[in-house]
Amino acid sequence: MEKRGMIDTWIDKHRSIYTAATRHAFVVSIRDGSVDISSFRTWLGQDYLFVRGFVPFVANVLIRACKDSGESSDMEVVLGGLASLNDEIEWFKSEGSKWDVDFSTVVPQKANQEYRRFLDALMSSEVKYPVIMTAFWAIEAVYQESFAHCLEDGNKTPVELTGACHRWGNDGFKQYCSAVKDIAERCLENSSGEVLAEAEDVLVRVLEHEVAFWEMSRGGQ
Ligand SMILES: Cc1ncc(CO)c(N)n1
Repeated sequence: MEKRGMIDTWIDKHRSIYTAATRHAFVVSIRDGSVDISSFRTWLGQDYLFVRGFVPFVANVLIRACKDSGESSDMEVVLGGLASLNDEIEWFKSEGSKWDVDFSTVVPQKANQEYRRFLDALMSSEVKYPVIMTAFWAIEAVYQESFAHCLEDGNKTPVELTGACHRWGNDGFKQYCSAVKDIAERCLENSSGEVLAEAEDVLVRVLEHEVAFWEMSRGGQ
């Protein structure tokens, strides 16, 4: 049995927003096969831009893992995540040609810009390591939980969308998220009440940004 830590406690406390982020109508529509392809194209273009902006954030997490962590293995976990973003960008490019989405003409929507600004603020040296790790875990975990749901038993996910689902719904990504969660939990165990309050707040804000991000897909394009 895994030990229950702060993150599980917070997820229970904020269950409705967690569910909103991990079982959004867009994700559910992929799973049940009713997805509107124009929604998928919108999400694809917006997420490509998001991921490009996520690279400097993860690079910053990596630097903090080298400087502020007492454990040398933290750096290895984050480095693995950064390396997989390299593949991810290539995957987006091939998916862009497959769905005829020209990324050079995609304009970041408001939810995307706001999420990006939030990530930029988290890159400040004032933000404590446990807070950054909690945010990092939540960002990755929402995609893992969402896309794994599209691959679970009984899914009617269209075959041409299974590539996207496997990207974040595969077992390796699940284990990576679990390793990031362990790092966050270890850091939170030794944190002051003030840092804990900040980490909880940041966790909820990530979930809100994720919901708003999924919402963009409703607009179509
Ligand atoms: C909006 C968003 N959240 C999380 C991830 C996971 O990396 C992603 N690609 N996009």
